[in-house]
Amino acid sequence: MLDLEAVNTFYGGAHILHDVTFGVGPHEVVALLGRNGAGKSTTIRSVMGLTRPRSGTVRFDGTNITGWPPYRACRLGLGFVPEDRRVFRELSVMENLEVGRRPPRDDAPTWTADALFTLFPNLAERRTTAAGRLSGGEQQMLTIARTLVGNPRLILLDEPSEGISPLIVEQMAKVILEMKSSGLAVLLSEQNLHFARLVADRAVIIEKGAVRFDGAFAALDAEPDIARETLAV
Ligand SMILES: Nc1ncnc2c1ncn2[C@@H]1O[C@H](COP(=O)(O)OP(=O)(O)OP(=O)(O)O)[C@@H](O)[C@H]1O
Repeated sequence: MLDLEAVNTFYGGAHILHDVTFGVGPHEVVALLGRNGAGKSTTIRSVMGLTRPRSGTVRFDGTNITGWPPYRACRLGLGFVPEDRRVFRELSVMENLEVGRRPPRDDAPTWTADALFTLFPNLAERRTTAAGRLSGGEQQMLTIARTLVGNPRLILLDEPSEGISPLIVEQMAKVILEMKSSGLAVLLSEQNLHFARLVADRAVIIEKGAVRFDGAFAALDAEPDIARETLAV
Protein backbone atom coordinates (compact mmCIF):
# COMPACT_ATOMS: atom_id res chain seq x y z
CA MET A 1 0.00 0.00 0.00
CA LEU A 2 2.79 2.40 0.99
CA ASP A 3 6.17 1.63 -0.52
CA LEU A 4 9.44 3.43 -0.07
CA GLU A 5 12.19 2.46 -2.43
CA ALA A 6 15.79 3.60 -2.03
CA VAL A 7 14.78 6.93 -0.51
CA ASN A 8 17.65 9.34 0.07
CA THR A 9 16.87 12.56 1.93
CA PHE A 10 19.16 15.44 2.79
CA TYR A 11 18.94 18.52 4.99
CA GLY A 12 21.16 20.92 3.07
CA GLY A 13 24.44 19.05 2.66
CA ALA A 14 23.68 16.51 5.39
CA HIS A 15 22.77 13.10 3.98
CA ILE A 16 20.17 11.80 6.47
CA LEU A 17 18.30 8.88 4.83
CA HIS A 18 20.31 6.26 2.97
CA ASP A 19 18.41 4.10 0.49
CA VAL A 20 15.50 3.61 2.86
CA THR A 21 13.31 0.80 1.51
CA PHE A 22 10.29 -0.79 3.20
CA GLY A 23 6.54 -1.05 2.83
CA VAL A 24 3.28 -1.01 4.73
CA GLY A 25 0.57 -3.38 3.53
CA PRO A 26 -3.20 -2.82 3.65
CA HIS A 27 -4.57 -3.12 7.23
CA GLU A 28 -1.04 -3.48 8.54
CA VAL A 29 0.49 -1.65 11.53
CA VAL A 30 4.22 -1.10 11.10
CA ALA A 31 6.43 0.37 13.82
CA LEU A 32 9.38 2.40 12.60
CA LEU A 33 11.84 2.08 15.45
CA GLY A 34 15.12 3.80 16.16
CA ARG A 35 17.00 5.98 18.59
CA ASN A 36 16.79 9.74 18.82
CA GLY A 37 18.08 11.21 15.60
CA ALA A 38 18.04 7.88 13.71
CA GLY A 39 15.83 9.37 10.99
CA LYS A 40 12.29 8.31 11.90
CA SER A 41 10.74 11.76 11.58
CA THR A 42 12.67 12.41 8.40
CA THR A 43 11.28 9.18 6.93
CA ILE A 44 7.72 10.26 7.75
CA ARG A 45 8.40 13.77 6.44
CA SER A 46 9.75 12.23 3.24
CA VAL A 47 6.51 10.26 2.78
CA MET A 48 4.31 13.30 3.42
CA GLY A 49 6.32 15.58 1.12
CA LEU A 50 7.35 17.85 3.97
CA THR A 51 10.96 17.16 3.04
CA ARG A 52 11.48 16.17 -0.57
CA PRO A 53 13.70 13.10 -1.04
CA ARG A 54 16.64 13.78 -3.32
CA SER A 55 16.31 10.35 -4.89
CA GLY A 56 14.19 7.22 -4.59
CA THR A 57 10.44 6.80 -4.77
CA VAL A 58 7.47 6.84 -2.44
CA ARG A 59 4.40 5.04 -3.80
CA PHE A 60 0.93 5.01 -2.33
CA ASP A 61 -1.30 2.34 -3.85
CA GLY A 62 0.99 2.33 -6.84
CA THR A 63 0.87 6.11 -7.41
CA ASN A 64 4.26 7.76 -7.32
CA ILE A 65 3.76 10.52 -4.74
CA THR A 66 7.44 11.37 -4.22
CA GLY A 67 7.73 15.03 -3.29
CA TRP A 68 4.02 15.71 -3.64
CA PRO A 69 2.93 18.57 -1.40
CA PRO A 70 1.29 17.32 1.82
CA TYR A 71 -2.23 18.45 0.88
CA ARG A 72 -2.15 16.27 -2.26
CA ALA A 73 -0.94 13.25 -0.29
CA CYS A 74 -3.78 13.90 2.19
CA ARG A 75 -6.35 14.00 -0.59
CA LEU A 76 -5.17 10.61 -1.75
CA GLY A 77 -5.80 9.17 1.71
CA LEU A 78 -2.66 9.70 3.77
CA GLY A 79 -3.24 11.11 7.25
CA PHE A 80 -0.40 12.59 9.28
CA VAL A 81 -0.16 13.18 13.03
CA PRO A 82 3.00 15.14 13.81
CA GLU A 83 5.09 14.71 16.94
CA ASP A 84 4.18 18.13 18.31
CA ARG A 85 0.48 18.40 19.00
CA ARG A 86 -1.04 20.88 16.66
CA VAL A 87 -4.48 21.68 17.98
CA PHE A 88 -6.20 24.99 17.43
CA ARG A 89 -5.98 26.14 21.02
CA GLU A 90 -8.76 28.71 20.91
CA LEU A 91 -11.23 26.35 19.23
CA SER A 92 -13.31 23.78 21.10
CA VAL A 93 -12.80 20.04 20.71
CA MET A 94 -15.82 19.88 18.35
CA GLU A 95 -14.57 22.82 16.29
CA ASN A 96 -11.14 21.24 15.98
CA LEU A 97 -12.80 18.13 14.58
CA GLU A 98 -14.81 20.17 12.09
CA VAL A 99 -11.59 21.68 10.74
CA GLY A 100 -10.32 18.21 9.86
CA ARG A 101 -13.52 16.90 8.30
CA ARG A 102 -13.33 15.67 4.71
CA PRO A 103 -16.00 14.00 2.58
CA PRO A 104 -16.34 10.24 3.11
CA ARG A 105 -14.60 8.01 0.61
CA ASP A 106 -15.56 4.54 -0.53
CA ASP A 107 -12.21 2.95 0.14
CA ALA A 108 -11.65 4.27 3.69
CA PRO A 109 -13.43 3.91 7.02
CA THR A 110 -15.72 6.85 7.81
CA TRP A 111 -15.45 8.34 11.30
CA THR A 112 -18.51 10.08 12.63
CA ALA A 113 -18.24 12.30 15.70
CA ASP A 114 -20.07 9.60 17.69
CA ALA A 115 -17.63 6.89 16.64
CA LEU A 116 -14.73 9.14 17.58
CA PHE A 117 -16.15 9.99 20.97
CA THR A 118 -16.59 6.29 21.69
CA LEU A 119 -12.93 5.83 20.80
CA PHE A 120 -11.82 8.90 22.78
CA PRO A 121 -14.09 9.08 25.86
CA ASN A 122 -11.98 11.87 27.43
CA LEU A 123 -12.73 14.08 24.46
CA ALA A 124 -16.44 13.24 24.62
CA GLU A 125 -16.61 14.72 28.10
CA ARG A 126 -14.86 17.86 26.97
CA ARG A 127 -16.34 18.51 23.56
CA THR A 128 -17.06 22.19 24.24
CA THR A 129 -13.74 22.84 26.00
CA ALA A 130 -11.10 24.97 24.27
CA ALA A 131 -8.39 22.63 23.01
CA GLY A 132 -5.68 24.72 24.66
CA ARG A 133 -7.07 23.71 28.05
CA LEU A 134 -6.71 19.96 27.46
CA SER A 135 -3.79 17.98 28.89
CA GLY A 136 -0.91 17.08 26.59
CA GLY A 137 -2.21 13.53 26.18
CA GLU A 138 -5.71 14.76 25.37
CA GLN A 139 -4.31 17.17 22.81
CA GLN A 140 -2.45 14.25 21.26
CA MET A 141 -5.73 12.29 21.10
CA LEU A 142 -7.49 15.29 19.57
CA THR A 143 -4.82 15.58 16.89
CA ILE A 144 -5.39 11.93 16.03
CA ALA A 145 -9.18 12.34 16.07
CA ARG A 146 -8.91 15.36 13.78
CA THR A 147 -6.81 13.34 11.35
CA LEU A 148 -9.33 10.47 11.42
CA VAL A 149 -12.27 12.72 10.44
CA GLY A 150 -10.32 13.32 7.23
CA ASN A 151 -11.08 9.62 6.50
CA PRO A 152 -7.54 8.51 5.68
CA ARG A 153 -6.66 5.03 4.42
CA LEU A 154 -3.23 5.07 5.97
CA ILE A 155 -2.21 7.10 8.98
CA LEU A 156 1.31 8.16 9.90
CA LEU A 157 1.88 8.73 13.61
CA ASP A 158 5.10 10.37 14.72
CA GLU A 159 6.02 9.07 18.19
CA PRO A 160 2.49 8.70 19.57
CA SER A 161 3.62 7.44 23.00
CA GLU A 162 6.17 10.21 23.54
CA GLY A 163 5.66 12.51 26.54
CA ILE A 164 2.27 11.23 27.67
CA SER A 165 1.27 9.63 30.95
CA PRO A 166 1.22 5.81 31.28
CA LEU A 167 -2.57 5.82 31.47
CA ILE A 168 -2.85 7.73 28.20
CA VAL A 169 -0.21 5.45 26.63
CA GLU A 170 -2.54 2.53 27.31
CA GLN A 171 -5.42 4.39 25.66
CA MET A 172 -3.20 5.25 22.74
CA ALA A 173 -2.43 1.57 22.20
CA LYS A 174 -6.15 0.81 22.23
CA VAL A 175 -6.83 3.58 19.72
CA ILE A 176 -4.19 2.25 17.33
CA LEU A 177 -5.62 -1.27 17.55
CA GLU A 178 -9.12 0.11 16.90
CA MET A 179 -7.85 1.98 13.87
CA LYS A 180 -6.37 -1.25 12.56
CA SER A 181 -9.57 -3.20 13.11
CA SER A 182 -11.53 -0.48 11.30
CA GLY A 183 -9.41 -1.25 8.24
CA LEU A 184 -6.78 1.48 8.40
CA ALA A 185 -3.10 0.90 7.77
CA VAL A 186 -0.74 2.58 10.24
CA LEU A 187 2.90 3.58 10.18
CA LEU A 188 4.07 4.79 13.56
CA SER A 189 7.49 5.96 14.59
CA GLU A 190 8.50 4.86 18.05
CA GLN A 191 11.46 4.60 20.39
CA ASN A 192 9.64 2.36 22.80
CA LEU A 193 9.93 -1.29 21.79
CA HIS A 194 7.41 -2.36 24.42
CA PHE A 195 4.74 -0.01 23.01
CA ALA A 196 5.57 -1.02 19.43
CA ARG A 197 5.09 -4.67 20.34
CA LEU A 198 1.66 -3.97 21.79
CA VAL A 199 0.29 -2.45 18.63
CA ALA A 200 2.37 -3.33 15.60
CA ASP A 201 2.44 -6.35 13.28
CA ARG A 202 6.00 -5.73 12.19
CA ALA A 203 9.07 -3.68 13.06
CA VAL A 204 11.32 -1.67 10.79
CA ILE A 205 14.44 -0.51 12.60
CA ILE A 206 16.30 2.47 11.32
CA GLU A 207 19.86 3.18 12.38
CA LYS A 208 21.81 6.24 11.24
CA GLY A 209 19.32 6.78 8.45
CA ALA A 210 19.44 3.24 7.05
CA VAL A 211 17.14 0.26 7.53
CA ARG A 212 18.85 -2.26 9.80
CA PHE A 213 15.95 -4.67 10.33
CA ASP A 214 12.55 -5.34 8.77
CA GLY A 215 10.46 -8.21 10.07
CA ALA A 216 8.31 -9.75 12.77
CA PHE A 217 9.00 -9.16 16.46
CA ALA A 218 9.72 -12.87 16.85
CA ALA A 219 12.52 -12.53 14.30
CA LEU A 220 13.84 -9.49 16.18
CA ASP A 221 13.81 -11.43 19.44
CA ALA A 222 15.83 -14.18 17.79
CA GLU A 223 18.65 -11.66 17.18
CA PRO A 224 18.95 -9.75 20.47
CA ASP A 225 22.07 -7.86 19.29
CA ILE A 226 19.98 -5.82 16.88
CA ALA A 227 17.68 -4.30 19.49
CA ARG A 228 20.60 -3.82 21.87
CA GLU A 229 22.62 -1.95 19.28
CA THR A 230 19.87 0.13 17.73
CA LEU A 231 17.39 0.90 20.50
CA ALA A 232 17.63 2.23 24.00
CA VAL A 233 16.71 -1.11 25.60
N1 LIG B 1 15.83 20.63 9.82
C1 LIG B 1 16.95 19.93 9.97
N2 LIG B 1 18.14 20.39 9.53
C2 LIG B 1 19.28 19.67 9.68
N3 LIG B 1 19.34 18.46 10.27
C3 LIG B 1 18.21 17.97 10.74
C4 LIG B 1 16.95 18.65 10.63
N4 LIG B 1 16.01 17.88 11.19
C5 LIG B 1 16.62 16.76 11.64
N5 LIG B 1 17.94 16.81 11.36
C6 LIG B 1 18.93 15.76 11.65
O1 LIG B 1 18.52 14.60 10.95
C7 LIG B 1 18.79 13.43 11.71
C8 LIG B 1 17.53 12.60 11.80
O2 LIG B 1 16.54 13.32 12.55
P1 LIG B 1 15.07 12.80 12.76
O3 LIG B 1 14.31 13.91 13.43
O4 LIG B 1 14.55 12.25 11.51
O5 LIG B 1 15.31 11.63 13.78
P2 LIG B 1 14.27 10.82 14.64
O6 LIG B 1 14.70 9.41 14.52
O7 LIG B 1 12.91 11.18 14.27
O8 LIG B 1 14.60 11.30 16.10
P3 LIG B 1 13.67 12.00 17.17
O9 LIG B 1 13.19 10.88 18.00
O10 LIG B 1 14.65 12.88 17.89
O11 LIG B 1 12.59 12.77 16.46
C9 LIG B 1 19.33 13.91 13.05
O12 LIG B 1 20.73 13.79 13.00
C10 LIG B 1 18.92 15.36 13.10
O13 LIG B 1 19.86 16.09 13.84
